[in-house]
Amino acid sequence: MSTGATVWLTGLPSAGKTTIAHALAERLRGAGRRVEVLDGDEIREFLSAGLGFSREDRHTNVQRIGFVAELLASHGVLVLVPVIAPYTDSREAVRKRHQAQGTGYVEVHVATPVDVCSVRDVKGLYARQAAGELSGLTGVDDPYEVPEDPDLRIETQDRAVEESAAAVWALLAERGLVTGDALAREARERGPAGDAPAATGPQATATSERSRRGGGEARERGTAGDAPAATGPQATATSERSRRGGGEARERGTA
Ligand SMILES: Nc1ncnc2c1ncn2[C@@H]1O[C@H](COP(=O)(O)OS(=O)(=O)O)[C@@H](OP(=O)(O)O)[C@H]1O
Ligand SMILES: Nc1ncnc2c1ncn2[C@@H]1O[C@H](COP(=O)(O)OP(=O)(O)O)[C@@H](O)[C@H]1O
Repeated sequence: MSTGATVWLTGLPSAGKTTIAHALAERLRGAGRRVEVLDGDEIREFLSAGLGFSREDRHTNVQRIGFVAELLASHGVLVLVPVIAPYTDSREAVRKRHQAQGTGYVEVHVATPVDVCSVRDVKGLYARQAAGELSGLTGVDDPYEVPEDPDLRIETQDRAVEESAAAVWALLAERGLVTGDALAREARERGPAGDAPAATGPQATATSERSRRGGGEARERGTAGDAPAATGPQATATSERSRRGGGEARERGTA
């Protein structure tokens, strides 16, 4: 069985979380992986029906999603979670749940600035907030606690969606979460150099020294395979703790 993991895409409304998740999902499915996208809106219709946007309700929502994601990931699924998750303690609780179960977990901060998000305004929420029709909008009049040490930070402004998806793909390759058959199928479809331009551009920004070390070790282990994005400094695997998470999953025999 392939190694599953949860990839949590956190960021403001209209940052690009959902778009990146679906682009990446398509690419991963094309490479033969089992993928689920746990979309925030769908979850709120069913699993979290009745919850609002108070701090407490957002925390409950994020914990429920984290629980389901871990279950799926522990069975070899790559679970993509485009959910705002505005609070650090909520995100850390989900990470810890995964660590406790030895399941891989990757946090991607889709770090599109609020002024760009408010122009995109995919669902008209920023306009409604500005018109006084809505309050408690994340990043405007409700908190968004910026992840201090995400595994990857992506700025999407002026970048193609495929570049953003490629940056996440590169991280997964570095972590050994897409390997073997998937990399070979990807290489066949996109050519041996892949098409991960994000690796060479400034759009996917490495986040920490600790993270950089993690990426280096992954390459030394040979898990970077033929994913060229992993070799650039911009789309670099990041934190030591995540690297351990993925490794433990493999050691447990879930790979
Ligand atoms: N007040 C307020 N603040 C933030 N977001 C709001 C709000 N009201 C509705 N929405 C829409 O709800 C979508 C799902 O939110 P999430 O479940 O991802 O949020 S949370 O993690 O529970 O905070 C979220 O989806 P995305 O735009 O895809 O992020 C918003 O469009
Ligand atoms: N590089 C990029 N990555 C992701 N989305 C982008 C990018 N560039 C532009 N966009 C656009 O930004 C919007 C993001 O919307 P969405 O994915 O629904 O955001 P979120 O799920 O974070 O609320 C989409 O219209 C998408 O086409």
